[in-house]
Amino acid sequence: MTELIEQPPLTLAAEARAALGKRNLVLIGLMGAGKSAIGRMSAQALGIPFVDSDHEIERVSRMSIPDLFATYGEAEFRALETRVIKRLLRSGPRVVSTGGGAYINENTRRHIKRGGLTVWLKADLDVLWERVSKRDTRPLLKTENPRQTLENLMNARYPIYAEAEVTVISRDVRKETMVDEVLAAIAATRKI
Ligand SMILES: Nc1ncnc2c1ncn2[C@@H]1O[C@H](COP(=O)(O)OP(=O)(O)OP(=O)(O)O)[C@@H](O)[C@H]1O
Ligand SMILES: O=C(O)C1=C[C@@H](O)[C@@H](O)[C@H](O)C1
Ligand SMILES: [Mg+2]
Repeated sequence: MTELIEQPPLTLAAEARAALGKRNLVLIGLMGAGKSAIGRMSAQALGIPFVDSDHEIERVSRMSIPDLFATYGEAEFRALETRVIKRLLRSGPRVVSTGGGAYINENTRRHIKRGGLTVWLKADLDVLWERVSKRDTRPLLKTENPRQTLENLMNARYPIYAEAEVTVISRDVRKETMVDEVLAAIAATRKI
């Protein structure tokens, strides 16, 4: 007689991990969307390494991002960002949190699309502004009207971020809630 052994249900993290397989999880979105914070916590839940492209760029260049922009300009920064992200994607699975402009660069976007499952953390202007206005370290927001600049970036970038496989609305809820929503969205990609 064969005995039917019931399997316990998989946890959300285990379901998401299974759906991810060997792919990287790549977080994209505007400054302040929570890519670094939610990315780190998601990696912990999934039991895979976490890397942040902005931090990695600062590590390899031994310069801060504002200094890189000031010394070499945005075009050079983007070229370095492409190279760093291409390398970070090489050994998955990992969670790779990207800088806000990474996915907007055509070259970088091509590598990201090849290298992982992309999740867009989409937030509205008030949420982003509330978060980014606390620190003035973002070179692109050093303008006369940084809130308007942020809105302009939203208008220009949101149609491109929308190419991500998965979108999760980033808002003022507990970070743990955001992580659960990211994991649920990843798990759901296997059920479609
Ligand atoms: N759900 C949340 N609730 C409250 N605060 C949050 C939430 N998610 C992120 N934050 C906070 O908002 C700030 C910006 O988040 P974070 O640095 O992760 O954004 P980011 O998308 O990585 O931005 P950047 O592109 O500038 O690196 C941080 O102080 C972070 O702790
Ligand atoms: O939105 C952007 O273009 C940027 C976001 C940050 O993460 C940094 O990568 C840099 O400040 C540029
Ligand atoms: Mg970040």
